[in-house]
Amino acid sequence: MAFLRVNGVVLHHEFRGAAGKPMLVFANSLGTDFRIWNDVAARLGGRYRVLLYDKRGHGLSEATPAPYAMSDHVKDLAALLDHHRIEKAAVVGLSVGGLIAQGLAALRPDLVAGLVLCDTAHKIGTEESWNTRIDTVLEKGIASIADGIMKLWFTPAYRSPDNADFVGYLTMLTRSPVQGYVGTCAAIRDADLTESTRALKMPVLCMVGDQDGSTPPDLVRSTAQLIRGSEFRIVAGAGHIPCVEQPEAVASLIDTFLRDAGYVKSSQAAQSV
Ligand SMILES: O=C(O)CC1=CCC(=O)O1
Repeated sequence: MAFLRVNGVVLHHEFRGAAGKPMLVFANSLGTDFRIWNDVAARLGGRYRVLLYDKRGHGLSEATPAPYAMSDHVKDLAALLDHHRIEKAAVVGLSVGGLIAQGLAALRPDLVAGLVLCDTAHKIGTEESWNTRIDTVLEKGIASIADGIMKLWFTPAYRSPDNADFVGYLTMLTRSPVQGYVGTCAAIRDADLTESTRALKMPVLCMVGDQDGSTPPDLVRSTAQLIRGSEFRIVAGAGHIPCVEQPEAVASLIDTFLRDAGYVKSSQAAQSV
């Protein structure tokens, strides 16, 4: 566990996995922290050097006052990588984390060897839907929307009060800092990455849970169709957060994609963070 001030904000982050192996960076979704990647990172840590971080306003990272811009999140991640002298990484992003990953690939293609875009799109939601959510959270708190959000995140089978993991992720959401949450809602509202994502040149895998209620398969497919040569996969038995519900399938898709893209062999010797 480490803290670092970059770009005017303190970011919480952690390196795991094997030193000297290819870098794999994970970016999490709205209302979650980097622990959503624990089960995937554990499966990949023997073959990759893993960097997990909490974006601003989430987890143990500082919650600067709302609103945020997507460029704030993108520049934070670029600064974190630059600080640690990471010259090349495969970047895995879930939902808003996928928007951050797309933004980083457009701003700093030198840093990004490949992208894994999970349950995300070039544009998520509408101005109206995000403004309604921001107003509701400011007025009534995050707990007031939590039941509805859980239906987007997880399948009916997972959403049982008897499932301790489900209760844990519900708690993760409701304990999110309000400024971080609504600040990031504003960043998503204002982000339309259609043109910059269309221009991406690196290998890209898009994946989505078959029961994702937030960025459904057809939306994620439309993002994959924007990017020449990208791959598209559907993860069975998952909602919006397949890394929690189906970590084995997600880890296997990431590993196979990065091996097929030649990332594992070509960069193995290059990074020793
Ligand atoms: O609405 C949600 O919580 C799902 C979501 C949309 C963007 C994101 O990061 O998560």
